[in-house]
Order: sequence, then C-alpha cells, then structure tokens
Amino acid sequence: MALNRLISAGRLLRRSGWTGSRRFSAHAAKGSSIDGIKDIIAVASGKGGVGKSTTAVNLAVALANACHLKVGLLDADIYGPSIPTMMNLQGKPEVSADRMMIPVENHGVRCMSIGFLVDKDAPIVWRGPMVMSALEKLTRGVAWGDLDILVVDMPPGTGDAQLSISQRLQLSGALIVSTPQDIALIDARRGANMFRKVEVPILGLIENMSCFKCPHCGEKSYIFGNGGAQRTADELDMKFLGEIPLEQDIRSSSDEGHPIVLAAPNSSVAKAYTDVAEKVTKRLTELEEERRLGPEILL
Ligand SMILES: Nc1ncnc2c1ncn2[C@@H]1O[C@H](COP(=O)(O)OP(=O)(O)OP(=O)(O)O)[C@@H](O)[C@H]1O
Repeated sequence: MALNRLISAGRLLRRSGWTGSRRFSAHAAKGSSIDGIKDIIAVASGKGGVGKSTTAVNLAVALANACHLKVGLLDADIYGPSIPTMMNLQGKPEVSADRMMIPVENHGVRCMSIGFLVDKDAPIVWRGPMVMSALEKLTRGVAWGDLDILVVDMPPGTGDAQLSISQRLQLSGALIVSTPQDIALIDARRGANMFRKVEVPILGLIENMSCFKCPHCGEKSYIFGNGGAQRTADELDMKFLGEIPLEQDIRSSSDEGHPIVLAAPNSSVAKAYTDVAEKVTKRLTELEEERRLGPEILL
C-alpha cells in the first residue's frame, strides 16, 4: 500500500513534468530566482527537532496575516514533511494545463510539500538524486503566482540537500533556529557557516524553547540552558531575533493545524512570532537597499 502511494507520487511528479533525470549541479554558483517571487528565505537548523517547522509555519502565517504579505511555504524536508499537518492541509495538489502543481492554501499561505504526494505513513526511501529532483520539482514545478516571500522549511542539518537548495535557489537570507542547548547551538553554528560559505545573508537567530513557564506557579525553568543563543548570535555576528518559550499551546496548536499566531493572536507567543516576522521584513528591505545601492557606491 505504502509502496503504491510512493509510485503514484512519482507518477504525479512525472505528470507535472518531472523526468527524474534532472539533477542539482554540485557546482551551481549563485542560485536563480523563481518568476514572480520577490524574496526566498530559508528557515534552517543544524539539529533536528529544535522547532524549525513550527517556526517556519508561524513565521509564514504571521507574514501573511500580520504583515499582509503574499506568502508561500515550501516544505523542503522530504524525509519528514510536517507542513501538511501543521497547516491542516490534505489532498493532492491540482496540476495545471502547463503541468505545474498548484499550491494548496490555508491560513492565507500557499503551501507545497512532498507530504501532499505520499501517504502519511509511507516511509520515504529515496536516494539523494531522487530527493533533489523532487525538490527541484516542488520548487520550480509549482505555480506559486506572485509572492512577496517564499519561506522554505529546510531539512535539518547541513547535508547535500541543504547545500543544493542554498546553491540552486537565490536565497535572500536564512534564519537559524536553535534551542539554547550547547549541543543544538554547535549545529546551529555549522548551519550558519554553511550559508555564509554560499554567500547567503544570515537574517538572524531565533531561540526556540527558551524557557518553560509553569502554568500553575508561573516560575520559569530554563530547561535547555539560558542565554546561549544570544551569546552564539553575538559570537557569529548574527542578529538575535527573539525567543520563543516552550509552551504546550504552541505544540497543541501545531498538531491541530492551527498555528498559535492565529489560534491565540493576542498571546505573548504570537506577538513574539509577529515581532520576528517584522524584523525579517525590515532586514529584507535593508538588504534590498544595500544591493540596489552597492554598485552606485562602487562607482
Ligand atoms: N516553542 C515550542 N513549545 C512547545 N512545543 C514546541 C515548540 N517548538 C516546537 N515544538 C514541538 O516540538 C516538536 C518538534 O518541532 P518541529 O517539528 O517544529 O521541529 P523541527 O526542528 O522542524 O524538526 P525536524 O528536524 O524533525 O524537521 C513538535 O512536536 C512541535 O510541536
């Protein structure tokens, strides 16, 4: 059954123009943009399970609903797609007459994920080249339409897929998500350094699960350590974009497919995500201005 679903996912990718033969070039220099999309940003973490997808979803929804932008969300985590659940979306995307997949929309965000193409329980047992071809199709084989921002929920780590995405797409910037724990911050540094190597600007570091506030007595516990992410951001000369606490409502609203920024828009957590979204748009405007003024300064 699971195998049948994988085969049918392959068929859908082929029907929409994917041949399986296109590969990411390991030597691609600067990535290229996608027609109609102004900025593409990556949400990344060196380590898995630190809340990268939760951050990507809440950021995308805040950019769409609080900042009133046209937003897309690409789930690039082929082996562990979580966007369909977190955005409460199911079903296969339609394919247009010109063989492009139509993104599936909820909460004002246009989404694409391998999770729409394969069964929920099917193990994705694809080798690297297949993953990269699928990523190419999920990125460029999609009729995104005009977007202000495409948020890419990156796979965890700094492997082949992460490097290829960073080289193939013209990323305006990358956000690094980490918990304050040393072991996560070491990997966050690796992630940040990978983006630097391929000359993608780092928009900043978000500390997730910064502390746990007891719902009964209100006491704060710094389960994963305290202040580490701020120090790492300073050391690596990155902006510290904010801290998101460890809260049951963040987890439960994600599981229900109703991100906390919408489920509890007046909560301090929703405000923290909105604040990050505003800082991101501000930084993107600055970077755009720097790019625009750069040649004039040189002249
Ligand atoms: N601030 C938070 N408070 C409570 N739960 C959280 C928070 N951030 C993330 N979670 C929960 O932690 C789990 C992992 O989060 P998430 O899937 O976003 O991590 P990830 O880094 O994208 O993982 P992966 O490496 O598997 O892609 C999820 O169950 C999510 O709901």
